[in-house]
Amino acid sequence: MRTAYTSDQIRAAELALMARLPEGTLMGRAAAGLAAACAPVLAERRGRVYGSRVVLLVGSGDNGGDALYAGARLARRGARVDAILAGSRAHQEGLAALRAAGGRAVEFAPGPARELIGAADLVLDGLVGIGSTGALREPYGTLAGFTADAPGVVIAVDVPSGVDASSGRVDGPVVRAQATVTFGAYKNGLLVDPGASFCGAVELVDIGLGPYLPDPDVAALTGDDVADLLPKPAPESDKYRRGVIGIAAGSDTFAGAAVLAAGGAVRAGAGMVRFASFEEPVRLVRARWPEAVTTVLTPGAERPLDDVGRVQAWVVGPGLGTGREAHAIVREILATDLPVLVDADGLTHVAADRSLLRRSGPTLLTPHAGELARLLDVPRERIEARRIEHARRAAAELGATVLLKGSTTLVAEEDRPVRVNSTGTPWLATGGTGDVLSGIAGALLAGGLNCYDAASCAAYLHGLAARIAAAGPDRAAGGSGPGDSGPGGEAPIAALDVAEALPEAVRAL
Ligand SMILES: NC(=O)C1=CN([C@@H]2O[C@H](COP(=O)(O)OP(=O)(O)OC[C@H]3O[C@@H](n4cnc5c(N)ncnc54)[C@H](OP(=O)(O)O)[C@@H]3O)[C@@H](O)[C@H]2O)[C@@H](O)CC1
Ligand SMILES: Nc1ncnc2c1ncn2[C@@H]1O[C@H](COP(=O)(O)OP(=O)(O)O)[C@@H](O)[C@H]1O
Ligand SMILES: [K+]
Repeated sequence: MRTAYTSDQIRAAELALMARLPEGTLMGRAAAGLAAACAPVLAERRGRVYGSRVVLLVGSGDNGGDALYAGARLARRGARVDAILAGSRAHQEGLAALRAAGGRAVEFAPGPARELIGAADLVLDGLVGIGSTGALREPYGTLAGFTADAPGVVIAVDVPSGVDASSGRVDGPVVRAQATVTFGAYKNGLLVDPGASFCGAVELVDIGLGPYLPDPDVAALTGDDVADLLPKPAPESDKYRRGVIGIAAGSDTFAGAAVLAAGGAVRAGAGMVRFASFEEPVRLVRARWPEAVTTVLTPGAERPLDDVGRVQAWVVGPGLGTGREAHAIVREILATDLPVLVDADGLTHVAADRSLLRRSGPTLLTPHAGELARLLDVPRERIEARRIEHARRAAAELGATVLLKGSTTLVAEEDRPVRVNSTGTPWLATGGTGDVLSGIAGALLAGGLNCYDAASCAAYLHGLAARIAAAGPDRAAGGSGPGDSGPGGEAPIAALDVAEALPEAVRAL
């Protein structure tokens, strides 16, 4: 499990640790780790550190102090190091160390700053770290802008300046780093978008904070965690014990969603898929997934699901429609005490009538930002800017587990760390992939996982399967770390390709 924390949590842990150590120890450890991470970058560009050019962007706080001390270390190894001092003050001991090592420091001025950055092999962003508040002020914003055109490598110190460490919010100018060297522990904003997309590869430097950290605010499952959680068949298994998932999806207008949701469930290892819907989606599902047991629902029936047979969990909503008949199906499923995943059109019914969510069984809602906007009556942009906050709020207000889809997917449940998943690829941004996700999560619910684990394992497998599908059969992609989510070397995928790649994703765990 990778864990992450808010700025306040990190600061409290640092204070507790610092109280037991001589002054400056932690910054010393941070700067040593930072310089160690920079040296190979310079060696790769220049053959060695000696003679390379490094520019430090230095703010007024300790983040600038880290950059100055790391710069001093690189200067001692023969790099030409120039610090651009952007704040009203700079870390005095750090500055003295840099000068003593032969580095130089100048106050910010636009022309010279642009020139220095333009000639640097490496730019270290030490403008602000966890002490940042609000959008970057001037001249920090201008400097962040200059880094966008930097020909050298940009490495962020602790957090890319402009990314809010606690929330991942980006509100104005921001440094886009190729790598981020972070100290003590991951910060939420390094794992959650939009912040995560500015971090590049994240390297964690141990400064001894571990024993002082509280329960995490955010957590990310690793492949090993998912492998441990996934239900596996045993000799005594049969299809019923492995879990029967009921899926109510599709309509005569949106029949394809049914095939995709059913495909996600079949390929994610459901013991059995019972599919119940209108005539056209049932016909399509039968044709594509003969292993599903299908039922055509009687329009207008008082209890439309009576003939479906027993299931251990339900998925309701993808492509189901927003009309009266669909409403009756959603209502009847939510009236059971089984685990129910509500997606897509199902969410529209729930947004119009929240009382549907007053139920005895567990509920998993799987909105994208637009759907969550309707559920919470909050503008979509606000949700996208503050994803952790809104996923949490939805879980609390709606009394459900909430999986918020997006480039990084969040799973929120009351009193638990928000789980973040970044195994996906931007190629997932194509119609129907969300329907596949609902089928996967449904199969895991039916297999006995609780909503929180089913949702986070499903997001992990869905993202990994998409990468594998996009990379092609000969290049199974395993990368799943933050900042490791670019589409390089990958090709377009269709939603059904994601379902088909699920077995490979499970094998790759
Ligand atoms: N604590 C520890 O043990 C360790 C901490 N470590 C390091 O310290 C970092 C935290 O240092 P920190 O607390 O000094 O805050 P930091 O992020 O440098 O910035 C604060 C200053 O920036 C300014 N400012 C704020 N917002 C701004 C904005 N939007 N736009 C422009 N300016 C803004 C504001 O200054 P002002 O404007 O008031 O002059 C404020 O005072 C942490 O990320 C890690 O790198 C490591 O060495 C390991 C040990
Ligand atoms: N840029 C992106 N990077 C990674 N994953 C993405 C990106 N955009 C969308 N996704 C994922 O693709 C899926 C889209 O689901 P959804 O929005 O419900 O679309 P649909 O309704 O067409 O199926 C979600 O799992 C989401 O997390
Ligand atoms: K920074």
